[in-house]
Amino acid sequence: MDKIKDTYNRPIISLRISITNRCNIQCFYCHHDGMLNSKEEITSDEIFQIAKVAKNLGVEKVRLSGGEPLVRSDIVDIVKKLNTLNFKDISITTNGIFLDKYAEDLVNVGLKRVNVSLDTLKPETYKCITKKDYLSEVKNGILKAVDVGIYPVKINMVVMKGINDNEIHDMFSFCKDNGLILQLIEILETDNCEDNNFNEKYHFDMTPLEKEFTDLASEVTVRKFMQDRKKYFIDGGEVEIVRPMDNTKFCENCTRLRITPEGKIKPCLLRNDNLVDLISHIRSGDSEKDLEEIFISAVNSREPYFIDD
Ligand SMILES: Nc1nc2c(ncn2[C@@H]2O[C@H](COP(=O)(O)OP(=O)(O)OP(=O)(O)O)[C@@H](O)[C@H]2O)c(=O)[nH]1
Ligand SMILES: C[S@@+](CC[C@H](N)C(=O)[O-])C[C@H]1O[C@@H](n2cnc3c(N)ncnc32)[C@H](O)[C@@H]1O
Ligand code: SF4
Ligand code: SF4
Repeated sequence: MDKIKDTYNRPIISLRISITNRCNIQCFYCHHDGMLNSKEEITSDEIFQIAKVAKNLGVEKVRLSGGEPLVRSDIVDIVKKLNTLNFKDISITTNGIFLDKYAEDLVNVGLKRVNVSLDTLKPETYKCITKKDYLSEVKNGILKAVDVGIYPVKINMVVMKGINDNEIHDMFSFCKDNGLILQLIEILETDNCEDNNFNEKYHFDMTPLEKEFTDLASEVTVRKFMQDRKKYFIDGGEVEIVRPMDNTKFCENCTRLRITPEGKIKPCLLRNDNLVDLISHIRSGDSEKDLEEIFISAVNSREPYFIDD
């Protein structure tokens, strides 16, 4: 079926479901995927129903995020149910701590891809960022994911001035050596960040790095429907740069819609003032047609966050 488009002509290709606000570590920079702090969580059946509405409207891909999605004990059941809807792609973004435990079961029920957050290879820096000591569990989880055949396994590294900006090349080598794709992520300051002057303290300008990568790369590609991101192929490895801040191109090519852990549609990562209630309509037994109408109204309210003046 044709893809549903918003009023800025952006097709909705991907549904990102934040299935929990809970997490087993405390990254100091965490934007919680833009979620508020509610403790409510939609059930696996409700996740299935929401995804079904999206699928009926032409959405192709679904990603589970959070909070930490693998702290939900029904994570395998959630993926199993989603897999019956025939999405092109089911993926998870995780901190990797429980990946060793779940990777095999997840792949067996239909998980296609995984992004694992790993900002550092140094135990002391890991502890400074996350307040916990789980670096070896994360590395084991990553290797297990590769081992059970998940491809690609991507590493999300939020680059922070003075904290891990000196590890970019080591991280690229680690990824190259283990068949992983590196995503270097620009730090975003959001209302959820606890620290003041966040940007001033930690923002790392990746412009010189992009120039260096352009010179080194045998090929550079642009992911048009993935927020116009650039991907560099260097020396047998792959690195992608994710720079959303003040990036009008990024928002112009944004093809994703989010669901909050309590079951609201969230049209933009960086806004909480235009959430659309869906779950109460599911719980009161509204028809699929009515649910589709609500979904469409949320899509119609989408606006690029950063726009050209
Ligand atoms: N501003 C903004 N940033 C986003 C959005 N989606 C993802 N990001 C940023 O991109 C980072 C990586 O997100 P992931 O959940 O791993 O997924 P992804 O990289 O978008 O997806 P794939 O490349 O398909 O694996 C996040 O840390 C966010 O900071 C978005 O819609 N808006
Ligand atoms: C909010 S986490 C949720 C999924 C999972 N807990 C994880 O860490 O992968 C999703 C992604 O957002 C990234 N992230 C969190 N806060 C961020 C911020 N302030 N700026 C940029 N990326 C951020 C994380 O590094 C992670 O890759
Ligand atoms: S693991 Fe993910 S959700 Fe948890 S604090 Fe870190 S970035 Fe946030
Ligand atoms: S409009 Fe921009 S900020 Fe909002 S979700 Fe899309 S890419 Fe992110």
